[in-house]
Amino acid sequence: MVHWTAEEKAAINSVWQKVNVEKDGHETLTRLLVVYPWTQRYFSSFGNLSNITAINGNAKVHGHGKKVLSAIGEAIHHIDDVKGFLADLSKKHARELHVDPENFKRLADVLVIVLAAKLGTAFTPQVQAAWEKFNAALVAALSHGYF
Ligand code: HEM
Repeated sequence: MVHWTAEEKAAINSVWQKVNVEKDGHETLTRLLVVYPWTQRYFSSFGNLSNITAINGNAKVHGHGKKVLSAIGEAIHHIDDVKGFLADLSKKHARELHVDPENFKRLADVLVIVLAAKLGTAFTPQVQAAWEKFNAALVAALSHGYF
């Protein structure tokens, strides 16, 4: 069980209040697919991902980015039990989607970059530290169903 201080929870919520799940989700998933191109193999049903323009304009990437960030937002609402909350989603990624769990860390890292660019000076070292702790909990929770 992860312990969260009131300051950490406040920092994580302050970040999330500024997030636009549609726009920032789109940017996060686009960056994942461009920066780590081998992640494209999981999204073969999404159609054309052959270059950055195609990825950026792909409606399924857009829709899925929103879905992923919405799930992260829900996990923040369940911050005292992220592992329990994400248990089914973890099993789905492990047993149905066969996603290499290393990729959860990559997505979480890309999201930090999107947030830092968006928040600018508001993304202070303390806020980043709280966010990285949440990321670690998120990645651990999503990886849990693999074992
Ligand atoms: C790190 C945070 C992640 C979260 C919160 C997340 C969340 C989700 C959610 C909510 C769904 C929809 C599940 C459903 O329809 O029941 C989903 C589906 C999926 N996810 Fe993830 N995901 C994450 C990371 C990844 C990564 C890193 C990959 C691959 C590189 C991936 C690949 C997929 C695929 C292929 C689907 C099915 C897409 C479709 O056909 O519609 N996910 N994910």
